[in-house]
Amino acid sequence: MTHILAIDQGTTSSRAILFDGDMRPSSVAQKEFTQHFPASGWVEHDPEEIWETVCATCLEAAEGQEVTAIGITNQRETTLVWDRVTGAPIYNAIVWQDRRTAQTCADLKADGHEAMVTDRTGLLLDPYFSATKLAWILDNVDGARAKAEAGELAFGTVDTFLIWRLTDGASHVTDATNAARTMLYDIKRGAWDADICALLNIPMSMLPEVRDCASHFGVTDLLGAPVPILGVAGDQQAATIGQACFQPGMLKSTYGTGCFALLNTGNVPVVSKNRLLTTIAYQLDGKPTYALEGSIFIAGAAVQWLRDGLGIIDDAAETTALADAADPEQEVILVPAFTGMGAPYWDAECRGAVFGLTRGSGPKEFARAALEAVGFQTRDLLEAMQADMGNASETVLRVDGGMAASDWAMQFLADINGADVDRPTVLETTALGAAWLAGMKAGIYPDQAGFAATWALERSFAPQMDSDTRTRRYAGWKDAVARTLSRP
Ligand SMILES: Nc1ncnc2c1ncn2[C@@H]1O[C@H](COP(=O)(O)OP(=O)(O)O)[C@@H](O)[C@H]1O
Ligand SMILES: O=P(O)(O)OC[C@H](O)CO
Repeated sequence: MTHILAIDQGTTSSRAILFDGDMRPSSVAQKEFTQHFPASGWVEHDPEEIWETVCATCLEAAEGQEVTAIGITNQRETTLVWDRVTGAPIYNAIVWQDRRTAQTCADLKADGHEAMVTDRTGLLLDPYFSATKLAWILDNVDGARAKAEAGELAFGTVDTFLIWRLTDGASHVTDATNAARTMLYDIKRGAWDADICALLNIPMSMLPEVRDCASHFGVTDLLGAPVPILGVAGDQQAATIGQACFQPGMLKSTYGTGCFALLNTGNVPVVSKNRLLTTIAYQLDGKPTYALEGSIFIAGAAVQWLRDGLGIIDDAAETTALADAADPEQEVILVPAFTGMGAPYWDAECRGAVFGLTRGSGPKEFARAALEAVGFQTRDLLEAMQADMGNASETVLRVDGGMAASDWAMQFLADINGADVDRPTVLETTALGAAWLAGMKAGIYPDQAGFAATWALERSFAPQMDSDTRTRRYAGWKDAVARTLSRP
């Protein structure tokens, strides 16, 4: 029987999911890997650990099965540079959360470059994106710049690095959604931007070729026989596809390490007046579909902090019982700005804070605050989207990602937004999106409309909070954020 293998290379783990001919997941393998925090606000991954966990999970998930094609989806923006001859990275992967280039971005803004960068890339001048991370590597690794100028080094986001390795260096490629997150790609022209590369002193010879999300990216022998890689999309875009948000106005929000809400805006790149990003949702048959994106850096990562930092839980699912038992009289608010704040604040310098602590505050109130922080931050994004789009956005939010498994968090999300939250039967929408791209290209999965018809609701959460409480609680959050930001 034919299968599609989806590689989902995320921030905290690599997953491989085998989908059968009916697009049902039939086998899953997952491996967590090490997070390196070499300095405050720095986050790195070992590229070899990424590679090893991807290989191991692919071999485990696909064992004994026939694989027709591979789809890849990945943590976005994370930046790698490697030697074209040896394939060896010259530095660790600098992760999307990493803030080391905050000063570079501040200087570029002070010099008046942000308007041009935003106009071309749809992004803001923030360390989140790949461009300044790549420039940092060239400026800080011994001999890197000379080698780059001599054409000896290749740059890539994680998809590009994996494809390079999977094809033994035969393919140096990416897709339009990943390119759109580098801050080096003109999303309207569909081309790398020479002016931004010149501004950051990045040789364009380092950049990969950009393709549609469903196209031929190369062939790999990893599974023992040649298998084509036919689908690639950044993980948030893959989730948008997996949630079948194909119509303008459709909206999804994914709760993994961070939270990313994408609103399909059709074939028009909408310019946000409220500090959201304009990005490519997917590109098929040479035609980009655009999205407005709200990016929050810490969602499930706050739950991980309860586990690994505070040691008050052993497992993420324990937060539900704790939150249920929390004192209703206390209103402890956690602003999880562990690596600064993303949309709509874009404050790289601020750090996390907790408000409203009393002598009686403990693990239960911290757990509830971590789950509520996700709802509050999502409301920030949805308010910005509403302000940009008016009534052109839907009021139903389709959710997915590991943390969407939390009924407690999803109910609070519906409550604080005053809007329905729909959770599909398949929570692995990211992998499903990548699998669909590859399976559709291979001709074994349905077209866009046929795929959209397969989306199925598992549970809908309707708001239960009264509107006075909603208003008061959200005002409390806004006040806490105002006191956390590094600048007014
Ligand atoms: N039942 C749960 N309640 C709250 N948070 C959860 C629950 N299950 C998983 N999470 C959180 O979801 C995140 C994992 O989601 P996942 O989509 O795998 O993330 P990523 O792709 O970023 O690695 C973790 O941060 C974890 O703490
Ligand atoms: O690994 P995730 O699922 O948290 O996603 C990371 C995003 O792609 C960062 O932009």
